[in-house]
Formats: sequence, structure tokens, C-alpha cells
Amino acid sequence: MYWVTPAVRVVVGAALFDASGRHVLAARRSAPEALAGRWEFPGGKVEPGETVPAALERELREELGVVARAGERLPGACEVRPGLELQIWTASLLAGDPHPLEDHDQLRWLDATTLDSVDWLPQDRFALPHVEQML
Ligand SMILES: Nc1nc2c([nH]c(=O)n2[C@H]2C[C@H](O)[C@@H](COP(=O)(O)OP(=O)(O)OP(=O)(O)O)O2)c(=O)[nH]1
Repeated sequence: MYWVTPAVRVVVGAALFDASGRHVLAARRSAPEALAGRWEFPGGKVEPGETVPAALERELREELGVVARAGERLPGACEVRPGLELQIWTASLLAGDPHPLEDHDQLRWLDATTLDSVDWLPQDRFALPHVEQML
């Protein structure tokens, strides 16, 4: 008798800070229908063989058209669904202006006073106190 540990796939979301470090980017999902209209940290699934920072930098290029550098992982994680774990990592914007190229229909830079002004996906809320401390 043996047990197989199910593989957990990571979704990485970016707490992307602007050059001043005083604003973080929130993105409003346009799909799928169940998530549309809710706000999240832009990102996506880590591909097999890819590191989490590399996935985060790739996703920000694809989704927002920007060059960003991954920083550190924020404490905690959330199970989006069985086998899928959401981690939030910091990222700094190196080049480009973010545009909602894929998966999102609105972007918003938030500061410490407006961080809670959007309708965050519940799964993302664990990261908000950590992000707030950094703004
Ligand atoms: N990117 C992102 N996804 C999140 C967050 N919070 C959250 O629950 N999710 C969920 C939504 C999706 O079910 C899943 C990520 O899927 P995704 O569609 O963004 O991933 P992906 O770009 O790699 O897309 P695909 O390979 O499935 O086409 O995680 C978040 O802050 N950022």
C-alpha cells in the first residue's frame, strides 16, 4: 500500500510596484465568467520546469506588456482549488506602461489609502496586509 502525494501547481500573482514604490497594480479579470469583474494580482500558472520568478516575469510581459523583475515571496498562500496554490510575489516595474492585453479589462494603481477600494478575489486577500505595509 502506498500513497502518491498529488502535485500542487502554483499560480503566481504579482504585487507589482511602480517606480516610486508607493503604488501597486490591481487588475480586473474579464474571464472566466465566475471571476469576471473581480480584482487580482496579475500573473498566472507556473509552467513545468519554470521557476516561480521566471513565470511571474513572463506572465507580466504577456498580460501587461511590461518588463518587470520578480522580488520576494509574500508570506502565506491560498488554495484556489484542490491542486492549485496561489502565491503572491513582489515585482518591480523596469520598463513599459501596463496595458490589459489578456484576461483583464481594467488596471488600477492603488496606494495605501485605496488598496481596499476594489473588489478583490477572496483568495488574494491574504496578501493585502503585507502589501499595505510595503506601500
Ligand atoms: N493570475 C492570477 N490568478 C488568480 C489570482 N487569484 C486567483 O484565485 N487566481 C486564479 C484564477 C485562475 O483560476 C487561476 C489562474 O489562472 P490564469 O488563467 O491566470 O493562468 P494562466 O494565465 O497561466 O492561464 P492558462 O494557462 O490556464 O490558460 O488562479 C491572482 O491573483 N492572479
